[in-house]
Amino acid sequence: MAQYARGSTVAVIRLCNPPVNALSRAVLQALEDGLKKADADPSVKAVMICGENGKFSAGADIRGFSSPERSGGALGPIVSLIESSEKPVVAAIEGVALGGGLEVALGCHYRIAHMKARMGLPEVTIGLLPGAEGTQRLPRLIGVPAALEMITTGKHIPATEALKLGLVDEIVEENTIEAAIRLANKVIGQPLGPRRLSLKPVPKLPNMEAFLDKALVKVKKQAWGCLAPELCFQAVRAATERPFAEGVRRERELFQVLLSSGQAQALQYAFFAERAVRRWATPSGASWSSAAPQPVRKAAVIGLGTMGRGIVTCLVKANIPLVALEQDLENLNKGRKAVMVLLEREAMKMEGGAQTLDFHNPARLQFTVDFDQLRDVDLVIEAVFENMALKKEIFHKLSKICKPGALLCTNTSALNIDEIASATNHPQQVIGTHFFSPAHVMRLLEIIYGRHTSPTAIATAMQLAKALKKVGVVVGNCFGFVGNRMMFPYIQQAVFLLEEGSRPEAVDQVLEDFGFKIGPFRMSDLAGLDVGWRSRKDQGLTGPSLPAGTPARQRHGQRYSPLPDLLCEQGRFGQKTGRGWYQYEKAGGRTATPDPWLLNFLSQYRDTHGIKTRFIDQEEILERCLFSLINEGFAILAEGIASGPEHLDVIYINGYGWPKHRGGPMFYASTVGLPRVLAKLQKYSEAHPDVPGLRPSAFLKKLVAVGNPPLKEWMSYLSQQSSKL
Ligand SMILES: CC(C)(COP(=O)(O)OP(=O)(O)OC[C@H]1O[C@@H](n2cnc3c(N)ncnc32)[C@H](O)[C@@H]1OP(=O)(O)O)[C@@H](O)C(=O)NCCC(=O)NCCSC(=O)C[C@@H](O)CCCCCCCCCCCCC(=O)O
Repeated sequence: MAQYARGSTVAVIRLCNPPVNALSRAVLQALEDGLKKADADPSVKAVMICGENGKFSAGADIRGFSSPERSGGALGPIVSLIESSEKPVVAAIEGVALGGGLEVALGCHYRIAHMKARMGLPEVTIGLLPGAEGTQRLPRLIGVPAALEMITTGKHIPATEALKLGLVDEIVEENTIEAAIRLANKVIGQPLGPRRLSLKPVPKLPNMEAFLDKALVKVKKQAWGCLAPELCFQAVRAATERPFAEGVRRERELFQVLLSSGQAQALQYAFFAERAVRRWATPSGASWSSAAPQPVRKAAVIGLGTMGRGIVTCLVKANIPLVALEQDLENLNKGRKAVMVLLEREAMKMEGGAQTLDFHNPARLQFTVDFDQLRDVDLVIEAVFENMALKKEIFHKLSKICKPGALLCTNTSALNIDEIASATNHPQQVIGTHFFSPAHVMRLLEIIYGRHTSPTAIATAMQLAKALKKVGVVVGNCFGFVGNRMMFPYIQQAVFLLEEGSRPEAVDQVLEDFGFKIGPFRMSDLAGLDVGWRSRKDQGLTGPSLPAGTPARQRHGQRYSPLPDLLCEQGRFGQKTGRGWYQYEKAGGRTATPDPWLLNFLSQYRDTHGIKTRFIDQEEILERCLFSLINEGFAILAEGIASGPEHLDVIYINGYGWPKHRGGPMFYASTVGLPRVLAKLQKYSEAHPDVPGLRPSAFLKKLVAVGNPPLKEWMSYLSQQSSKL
């Protein structure tokens, strides 16, 4: 847990808890024992603390925060113990020093880091604040502005930046441990008072109050309903106003508030969920543990529309040589220009500027209209628009042209992967890769396996997600897959609520107050109402193929709202046309304002269809939208489309703007309590018997019947009982 070794003068304490040397109770105990041993041994003149396996420490053991014996509690006193040592203590930082790991280093009198090391106080990202005196020591060392930035954002900083900030005393390219021992020997006998951060004053700013007031406004704006950033801010403010010991007391109080908040639990669940989904499995028994990815040395993207451009940008950023293909020269040139603009922008954002992205070299990024150029690629991502016939035509061509082992990916948000694969001779190599717009920004990659998709293809797509710095989530093939399938009932409820008497801005407000970055109507205006309209026409739900005599508000015996179709028929496609559910300052405008035309239109629509307008309160808006989405989630789990609730939650957090501090829809359902979710769905379903999305799923009912088990046990009920569902 921590190994103690004594050299001639320097004692070495090595934190040892693979894979990241998290500070569990046992590690902390061993660290304390090592410090006491070194203190008691007169031949030891200095101490060096480092971590096993080239990593200092990723901080307190996060799992410990939800266990009855919390692991982090003893850390603050140990950091104090390090600092008060009469023998110099040097931290040798390799790999990462994060959270409590960095706080340990801040207790040391000297810090030396490898130039590839990263440091940070990311507690805010898991709903906490640095609780081992870090909020009090860091501002004393690097000043309030830099400390506030690190603590309220949780960003990791590279060693070079840490050196500039004064966070470390030295960086080295070679052996950090040897350099730290040399430093420890060098400083033996030097006064330690000036090296004890708790004794230093917080560096003054000429306008501290004004600076803090402005900083608070920024923190609140970025927090988006999340508590931790503001409490982090308050802890740093305490460092500017109070002596060290009082600041520490304040830090502990604030830490307690966060620890007992549901938000910390949700964010920590999200942290582990994101890691859990890497261990993918399919119902047929394929899994991450046995499947190996194949290398992707060269890739191709077909289609340079909005999605294709973003995907090309991702691949270039991941340093994968690439062929970008369009159907004709006009579209190719348009696409090439747009890609270049995106890449220039991305290069500006990256450290080192444009040189870091090699996109002017045709050997790395080639634009073509010639399918023959795809002969030697290892992977193709088709990103043309959502049209089955077109996609099948392309896959048929790819199957003939590409080399036998090439992975054939389709970027689709709903279409049937098996049908697309049927156009090829290699269905085992066909897989869905559903990117989210803008593809070079959004973290989610939904990876959809079809009936014939091989485990190697899934492993390769997961490996690609990692290379693109995305979160890959493996799901099964059904209409809309996981994300959009859960979104359909949510949007449907939002529109039904308008029919019944609500307004777009009222529905959006409720969901934005809940924490969504953008409500359903603003989102629909942003994405373009024509996208769904085209899909509904393809499904025969509206448009010329709709059989004559179909009731306006019913399809296949179920309730249907033609409202979005009627808006499209008026040319109201959303932001792009300057009108949609809202009005905008111009076509392509971004500022949504309520549109009196729409209110009038809704009122006439209700009159036409004999709908009595009623007042709908916030609770009903929230419950009908969220619980119908969650209900679909239970159906998805029961069908084996996703292998656990974590998958659904990771998809929603990373692709649909679900507030991370609420842990994802399924985690949220578990915090609301499944009996309550069920009771509400039953109530709404009774009121709207023609809406299947409100009819409680059999799996949800089952879980309530077995006593509302914790989320991590849900799937076990399914495997035992699925045949009876
Ligand atoms: C470190 C990483 C950057 C590594 O990333 P990489 O991609 O390489 O690898 P993975 O992310 O896949 O990680 C590998 C593996 O390790 C697991 N893991 C990583 N970090 C931790 C961790 N800190 N704890 C536990 N496990 C960890 C990860 O889950 C993977 O395993 P898996 O099986 O899931 O695949 C990256 O991992 C990363 O960013 N890690 C998190 C870093 C972080 O957030 N650190 C901060 C931790 S919180 C902390 O340090 C708090 C401190 O400030 C101390 C607080 C002291 C509290 C004192 C409070 C006193 C007052 C209250 C008293 C209460 C008393 C009472 O109530 O009883």
